[in-house]
Amino acid sequence: MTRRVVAQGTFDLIHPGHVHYLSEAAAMGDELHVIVARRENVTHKEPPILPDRQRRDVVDALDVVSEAHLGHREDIFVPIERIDPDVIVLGHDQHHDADAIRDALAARGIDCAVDRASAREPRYEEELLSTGRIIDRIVASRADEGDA
Ligand SMILES: Cc1cc2nc3c(=O)[nH]c(=O)nc-3n(C[C@H](O)[C@H](O)[C@H](O)COP(=O)(O)O)c2cc1C
Ligand SMILES: Nc1ncnc2c1ncn2[C@@H]1O[C@H](COP(=O)(O)OP(=O)(O)OP(=O)(O)O)[C@@H](O)[C@H]1O
Repeated sequence: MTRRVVAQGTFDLIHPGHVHYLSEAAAMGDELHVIVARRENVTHKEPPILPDRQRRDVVDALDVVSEAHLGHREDIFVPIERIDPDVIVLGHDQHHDADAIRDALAARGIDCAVDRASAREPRYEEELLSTGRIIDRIVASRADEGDA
C-alpha cells in the first residue's frame, strides 16, 4: 500500500529549512503531497511576495515532492479529503495545534495521523533559514546601498 504524507506551508522564498522539512516529511512515506497556502490565508504574518502559482510550481519541482497543490480558499480539510494521507506532518514552528487538527479529522471521519517535524539549525554563521529574515536582509542591504 502506498503511504501518503502531507506537508504544508507558505514557501515564499525557498531556503534549506524548507528542504530539511520536506525531506524529513518525504522520508515518512512513499508519496509527499505539499499543500501551499493561498495568499489570502496567510494572515498570521506578512503575506507572501510571490504569487500562489509560482510558490506551488517551485515546491512541485523539488525532487522529494510528489505533487504540490494550491490550498483551498475556505476549508483546509478539502485538500486533505482529496489526497487522503496517512500522516500530516506539521512544521516545527507551525502555529497549528496538533490535537485540534486530530479532533477536526476525527469529526470528518478522516483516519490520518498528525506528527511534527524537527527544526534545522543554521550550519554556518551567515546561513538564513527563514523567509521573513531573508526579506529583512534584502530590505536592509538595499537601504544601505541607497545611503551610500
Ligand atoms: C493540515 C493543513 C491543511 C492546510 N490546508 C490549507 C489549504 O487548503 N489552504 C490554505 O490556504 N492553507 C492551508 N493550510 C494552512 C497553511 O498551509 C499554513 O499553515 C499557513 O497559512 C501558512 O503559514 P506557515 O507557512 O507559517 O505555516 C493548511 C494547514 C494545515 C496544517
Ligand atoms: N529552519 C527550519 N527547519 C525546519 N523546518 C523549517 C525551517 N524553516 C521553515 N521550516 C518549515 O517549512 C514550512 C514552511 O515554512 P514557511 O513557508 O512559513 O517559511 P518560514 O521560513 O518558516 O517563514 P518565516 O520565517 O518568514 O515565518 C513550515 O512548516 C516551517 O516549519
